[in-house]
Amino acid sequence: MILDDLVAATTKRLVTEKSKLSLAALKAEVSQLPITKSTFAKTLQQPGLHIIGELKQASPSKGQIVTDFPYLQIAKEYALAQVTAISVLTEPDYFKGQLTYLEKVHQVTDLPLLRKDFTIDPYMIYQAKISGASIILLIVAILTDAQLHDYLHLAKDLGLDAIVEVHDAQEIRRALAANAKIIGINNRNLKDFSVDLQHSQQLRQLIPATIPVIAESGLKTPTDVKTVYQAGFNGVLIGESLMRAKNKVQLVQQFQAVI
Ligand SMILES: O=C(O)c1ccccc1NCC(=O)[C@H](O)[C@H](O)COP(=O)(O)O
Repeated sequence: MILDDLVAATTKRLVTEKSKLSLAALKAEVSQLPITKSTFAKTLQQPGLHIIGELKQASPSKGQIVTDFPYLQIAKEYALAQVTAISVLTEPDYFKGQLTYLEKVHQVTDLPLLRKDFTIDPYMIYQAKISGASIILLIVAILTDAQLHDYLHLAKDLGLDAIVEVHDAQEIRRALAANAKIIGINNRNLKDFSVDLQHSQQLRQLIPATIPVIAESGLKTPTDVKTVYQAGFNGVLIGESLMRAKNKVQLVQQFQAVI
């Protein structure tokens, strides 16, 4: 399964990264930063549909999505279009992401930034903080209950929000037991990459209305966005269709216009 490959690649990458900067040194750097509590979970509870625009060049399901990747320009377009947050892929092997993209985007916008990666180690949460993220992604399928619990606490201590990503009812139970404050339901089946909006609509009903929920993956058209909004989702995470759009501001506006 692709998640196993992603975890293996991330484990390998972390060995190199830790050899360049130890966890102790990274923590020392982070300790110099102000801790301002992220308000992203609260923002998602405001009425309306919250759009998270993603910056990514490639993905396992689609391969190379774009060859031209002026990510700072795109981040500015997302800000102009008034997205609620920007998701920045930092995974290099399958998504062609980089941590430096996050750092640079942080320099050009005050919008909340999601470090989109496969968090498997506290080191990555400290990295997210130092690189300007205010949100991290925790994928239930690749974490033990103890890791999920500890990483949620570490994120909170660093003033970060966490989107806890689930794919099925059992993972929802684990996310709720860990006291997740934001849940992301991934519409994409990571075994065969098929997308099923109906499946995620059913899963939405298993989550209390007090917890904001984001629909992730495979949303391409205003109709798709309207479908998940009407099913009670608070936000949408949209990557590929925005990356391929010539006029990204216009497409975000079309998504916003569905409500
Ligand atoms: O997109 C993939 O191929 C993928 C494969 C394995 C793990 C994660 C994957 N995608 C990460 C994402 O969550 C998406 O980048 C995000 O939801 C946006 O999806 P899309 O709008 O379909 O680009």
